[in-house]
Formats: sequence, structure tokens, C-alpha cells
Amino acid sequence: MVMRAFEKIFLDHLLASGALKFGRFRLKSGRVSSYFINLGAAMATGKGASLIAEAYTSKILADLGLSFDYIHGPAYKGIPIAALVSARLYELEGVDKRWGYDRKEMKDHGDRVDEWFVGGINRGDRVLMLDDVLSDGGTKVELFRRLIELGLEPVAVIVGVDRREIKDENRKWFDEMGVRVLSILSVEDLLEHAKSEKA
Ligand SMILES: O=P(O)(O)OC[C@H]1O[C@H](OP(=O)(O)OP(=O)(O)O)[C@H](O)[C@@H]1O
Ligand SMILES: O=C(O)c1cc(=O)[nH]c(=O)[nH]1
Repeated sequence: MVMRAFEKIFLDHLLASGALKFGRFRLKSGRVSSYFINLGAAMATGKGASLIAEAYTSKILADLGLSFDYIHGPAYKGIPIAALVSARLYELEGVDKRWGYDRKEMKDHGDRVDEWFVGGINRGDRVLMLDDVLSDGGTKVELFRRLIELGLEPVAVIVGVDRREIKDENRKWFDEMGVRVLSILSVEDLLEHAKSEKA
């Protein structure tokens, strides 16, 4: 399949920044994998952060549109993605979306209004979730459930790379809730290009 310019730039940057590693890795789900995608490595400089912002923003504009109110970045690596993309959307399109993130640990001091969620969360908002990868989908379903409890409406999730290992029950949840699941690249795109670069 012919890649679009923003997909190719994203892919080249993942490979150049060393975000794709081979070895033996334990994933959040408990699974063991022979490869790991560390988007943190791809965002670790100003240029990298800018390229990541550009890739996700291009994906939103090309394939989703702007029918959402709030961008959620799952802790931790989704957080800079949500921040960068909301800023980029404002600079490029003049649209001012709310954005925010969750905490992995509860805050037990200060203003408890943000003990679990930080940022521009408003009841009734349509949510776009942005994250680094999709593995079995468990993190995203759990977070969407918590956001629904707060009165928000899930619309879509966009990840940089779909590892193509989503659990059936999570796929079913997204389908039944009408939540679109989009990715800039699939793991096949990434592994194929990593192989051809080595050859
Ligand atoms: O369960 P899924 O929805 O398929 O997604 C997999 C999640 O696992 C990782 O999070 P983790 O909390 O390990 O990473 P981080 O704190 O480094 O972002 C990854 O960043 C995804 O958010
Ligand atoms: O499932 C995970 O934990 C996971 C996989 C991956 O490729 N990259 C990552 O950051 N997390």
C-alpha cells in the first residue's frame, strides 16, 4: 500500500530515533513480545516532539475530522502527545480543544478536584483519546469507562502504532460503543520497513 507523506515521515522518524527495539519485553498486559515501540524515544527532543505532533495532527485532519471536544492523553506517554497535538491543532487550524490526562497514582493533597484527572475535562464532552500504541486495548477501554462515569462521551482513539493484538472483548466494546479505533501505522508497516532498511 502506498503510504501518505505524514505516515512515511512518522515511520522514518520512529526508525531513526531508535523507538523500535528487538529483544524480550514484558508488556503491560503481561504478554512477552520480541519487539517494543518506545514512543518516548521519538519525542525526546524538540524536533522529535514536533514530528510526533505533526503526525497525529495530520492523522486527525485526514481521517477523523474535528468533531470532538476534549483530547485525553493516557499516563504517561499519552500525556505529551495530547498536549502537543492540542497546541498544534490551535496553531494550524485555530481550533481550541480542551485536553487533559489521568494520573497513575491518586493525588492525596492540595486541591482534590484533580485527584485522578487533570486538565480540561467537562461533562458532556466528546472524547478523542491519543496514545502511543494499541496492544490488547485494556488501558484504553478502562480509561474510557472512567471518563464515561464522569459524563463524557467516547468518540475515537488514535494511536501511533497498532500492534494488532487487541483482545476480542475490547474490540467488541469499541464496536458496541461506536468508538473509532485508528492508527497512523500498523506493526506490519513498521516491521517491514525495519527489515528492508537492514537489508
Ligand atoms: O492496553 P492498551 O490500551 O493496548 O495499551 C497499551 C498501553 O501500555 C503502555 O502503557 P504503560 O502504562 O505501560 O506506559 P507508559 O507509562 O510508559 O506510557 C502503552 O503506553 C499503552 O498506553
Ligand atoms: O503493551 C505495552 O505495554 C507496550 C507495547 C509497546 O510496544 N510499547 C509500549 O510502550 N508499551
